[in-house]
Amino acid sequence: MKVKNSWHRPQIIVVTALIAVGIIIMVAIAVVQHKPLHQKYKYGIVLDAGSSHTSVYIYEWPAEKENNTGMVQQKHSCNVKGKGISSYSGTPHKAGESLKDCMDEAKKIIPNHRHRETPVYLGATAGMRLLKMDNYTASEKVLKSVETFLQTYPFSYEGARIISGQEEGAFGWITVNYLSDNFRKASGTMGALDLGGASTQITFVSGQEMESPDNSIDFRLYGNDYHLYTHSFLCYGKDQVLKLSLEKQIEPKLDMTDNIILEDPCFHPGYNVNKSFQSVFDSPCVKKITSNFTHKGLGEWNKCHKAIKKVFNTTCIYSRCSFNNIFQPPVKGGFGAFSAYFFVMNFLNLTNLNLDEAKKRLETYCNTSWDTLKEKHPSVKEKYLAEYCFSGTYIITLLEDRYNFTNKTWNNINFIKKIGDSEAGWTLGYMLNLTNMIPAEAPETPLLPYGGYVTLMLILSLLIFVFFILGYIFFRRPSGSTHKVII
Ligand SMILES: O=P(O)(O)OP(=O)(O)OP(=O)(O)OC[C@H]1O[C@@H](n2cnc3c(O)ncnc32)[C@H](O)[C@@H]1O
Ligand SMILES: [Ca+2]
Repeated sequence: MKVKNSWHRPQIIVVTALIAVGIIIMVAIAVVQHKPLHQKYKYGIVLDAGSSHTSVYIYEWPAEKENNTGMVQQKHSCNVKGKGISSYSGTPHKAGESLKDCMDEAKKIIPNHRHRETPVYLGATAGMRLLKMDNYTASEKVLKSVETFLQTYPFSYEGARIISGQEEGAFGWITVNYLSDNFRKASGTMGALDLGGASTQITFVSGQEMESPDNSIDFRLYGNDYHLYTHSFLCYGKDQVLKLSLEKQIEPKLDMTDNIILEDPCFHPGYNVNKSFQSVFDSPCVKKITSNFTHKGLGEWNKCHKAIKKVFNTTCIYSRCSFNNIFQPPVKGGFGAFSAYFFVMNFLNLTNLNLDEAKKRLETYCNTSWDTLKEKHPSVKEKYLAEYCFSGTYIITLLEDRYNFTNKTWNNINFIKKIGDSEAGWTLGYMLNLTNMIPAEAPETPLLPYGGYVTLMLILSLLIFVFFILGYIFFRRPSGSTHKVII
């Protein structure tokens, strides 16, 4: 006696096979449908019009994930040829045109169908703040020129303005913490140290009461409140502070009748360059000195350290100050130090040393002769090469003596250029803020990602459908017919 299984009936086999093929096709469609969501990118352009140069940054992010932290990344950056836009004060109409190569590049990189919706922001920093103080009309003309030029592109022009020092500090802090995904982690945030050509910023969460309201900024990001300390020191970027230091050293010699020889401990032995007063004392940061001078290097680190200390004013009306009567609570936690902090410390190989080792190495470096250095680094720009001893000493003095980093807390400073593929700086934070891409409250995260959800729902509905069909086949037949007995 043999029991024939009704599952072997050809109709049922065909129906089951069809359903199986159906499931496979539908799951495949769901998966494929899900994939292009990742490939649809949106773009944003920010121009960082710094005192020394302008950079154009292109950011991109998956269109569907605008409010998820860590999603916006730098796709491309372009350095505008020549100096910063503030250097066009005498020929403002040329400021806009200077951006052409980089903006043309942006047009090529961003897909055509995204051009119209891509926002473009230009933020100018300390160079333009100084020009505005020195020559308001010229600064307005320069801004107008870049505005008119940027409007000739098919992007969505969102404005060109001078950002405040507070914004510059706060957005730099947002950038480094966004890129490190610190807003969603319980581990806390890191401070931001930015050293530009004309200004420098320090920003961190201090946890202490703020004695001056100007230095305080509050943010609510992803459901957490952040109470920030921030300050931007105008004239204390690495180019302007060199002018300040030269001014301090030259002042006592001004009543000399013959050629002024400035013997500078922060420049290398053998460095001997005639400098015109117009090339040095050309900014509102320094007095208008009208004497040319011979700039002679001595290469004596200890004296250089002492000379640099003189550029800071140490009067203070608060319980504690960094310098120039600016309140600063004690530094707390880790810090990311970028821009010239990185360029200089990286060139000098000081990024992984402790404070004492860094000072020792710098002392030897400053004492190296100018000829030896030029021979050793033929491809490095002479202006940079001549100034690394000064800039390195300035960085150490600023961080140790004024911000109060100690031997112990020195190692909390990370000298960084990029986090992942994105450069550390204020531009990303600026764009995230203006496009509202960092929500105040954490978005409710669904149990499953969208694609997974679609696939699961499809499989479940197909299974229900299959069971329904099977049930129908089984129960439609009269009882007893399911198993046919063959004798
Ligand atoms: O923030 P502001 O003050 O407006 O200035 P900036 O934005 O133009 O300043 P950067 O951070 O681009 O650069 C800071 C300084 O470092 C200089 N710099 C850039 N690249 C450098 C390198 O490789 N080595 C040494 N110095 C460098 C540059 O000329 C500036 O004086
Ligand atoms: Ca800058």
